[in-house]
Amino acid sequence: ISQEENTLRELRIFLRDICAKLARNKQFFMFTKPVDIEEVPDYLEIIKEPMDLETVMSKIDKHCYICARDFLDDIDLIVRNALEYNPDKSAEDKHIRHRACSLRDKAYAFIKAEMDSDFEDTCRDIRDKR
Ligand SMILES: COC(=O)[C@H](Cc1ccco1)c1ccncc1
Repeated sequence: ISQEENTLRELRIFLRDICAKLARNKQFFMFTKPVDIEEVPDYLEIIKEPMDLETVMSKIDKHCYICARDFLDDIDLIVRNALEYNPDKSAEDKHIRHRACSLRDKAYAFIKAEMDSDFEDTCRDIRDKR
């Protein structure tokens, strides 16, 4: 099949590996599934676009991401939501904000360590001409 499809398949394999590593990390358990609206009834009044690692994994399989940047935009959304919903001086809010920042840093570090920048450039070219 087309060279472009080969590239995007390789991107999906790569993103699944990174997403799985993030989801395996016990530190990030609160980011692995959607926030439970029964537990947190006001969540959707404050957070307009919920995101979590399970949803990111299903988006990979639905070919939603054409480059690593698109994937990192959803990771950044998980982080932003956690910072916005948990803004207080309390120890538990500080804790989840710290974990959210750690999730972002780990995701960016995995991409940088394991992704060839030429490969990402190729993916960006595919995205930009679609
Ligand atoms: C991304 O997760 C969250 O924003 C929820 C918000 C939340 C508040 C009460 C229940 O859940 C969270 C979960 C675990 N520990 C802290 C906060």
